[in-house]
Amino acid sequence: QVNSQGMLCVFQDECLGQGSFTRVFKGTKVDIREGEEHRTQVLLKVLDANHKDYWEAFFEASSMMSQISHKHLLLVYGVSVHGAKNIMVQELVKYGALDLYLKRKGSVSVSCKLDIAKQLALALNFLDEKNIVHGNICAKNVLLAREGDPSQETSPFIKLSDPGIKVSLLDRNVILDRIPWVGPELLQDPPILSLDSDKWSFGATLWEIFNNGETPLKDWDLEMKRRFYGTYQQLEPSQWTELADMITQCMDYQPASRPSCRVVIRQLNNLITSDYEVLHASEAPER
Ligand SMILES: N#Cc1ccc(Nc2nc(N)cc(-n3ccc(CO)n3)n2)cc1
Repeated sequence: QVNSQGMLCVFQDECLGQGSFTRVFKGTKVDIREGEEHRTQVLLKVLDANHKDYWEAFFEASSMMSQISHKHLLLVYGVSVHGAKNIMVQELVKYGALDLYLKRKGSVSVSCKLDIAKQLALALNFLDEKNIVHGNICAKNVLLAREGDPSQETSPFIKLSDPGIKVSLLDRNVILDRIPWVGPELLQDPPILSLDSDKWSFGATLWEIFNNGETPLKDWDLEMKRRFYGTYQQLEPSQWTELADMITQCMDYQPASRPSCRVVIRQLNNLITSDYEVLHASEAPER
């Protein structure tokens, strides 16, 4: 496929996963500069052909991502519209989606989880300061560029993925199925998408991170999910009270009562410090 910027993309075969109305494939981007061929491994996110009417929203999502740059935001090279296919070309992030990674690893340390949570909070704070709503914060859209390896003293490094089709454009049943990540205010009529909605989703993502990538309300049907919000329920609280409190504060049914990104970052720093103290208490010299 060649697009306007002369970006040539070659598909590899295996499908790596899927989002709402999209499938993702590994691919190679070939740039020709000064007659030289430069090949880069990329991730190709293809909009399902039967959802072609979403292509403007698809295009919008990728242009939103390609207009801003931050170390914890996914790099989007561009969109290649070719024939019936709409393809978003993204940097290939080495370890893929966080939910699958956590499920696979099963034993990521608390300090790594806190580090990942803090990086996600920094990405949200960056978007918040630019008054940009992401609208689809969840562990599946957090990508792991580097593993945390305590023995090598390396910390994990994440990139927040594109939000995909704007949530307010989706059918009500698709929004219902995004419970508990989607803010309750999005199920009102009309749905109110605001920066506060991302804070709710951050809370649900924190829950995923500290539950080893477990899918919250897995296999619940739409009626049960609707009732989860209808009766103001909360996700299963963590034994770690400070963490449980933080998740509940983010998942406040009153959007305006949710903590600001600054408060979230400060609370995460407190958790990191208290985790560090607990972790190293045994090494503390006798006073
Ligand atoms: N085995 C394996 C493996 C799989 C994926 C990657 N990398 C990657 N890079 C991106 N830019 C986006 C994604 N996504 C995966 C699901 C979605 C849906 O949102 N995106 N994966 C690296 C290794």
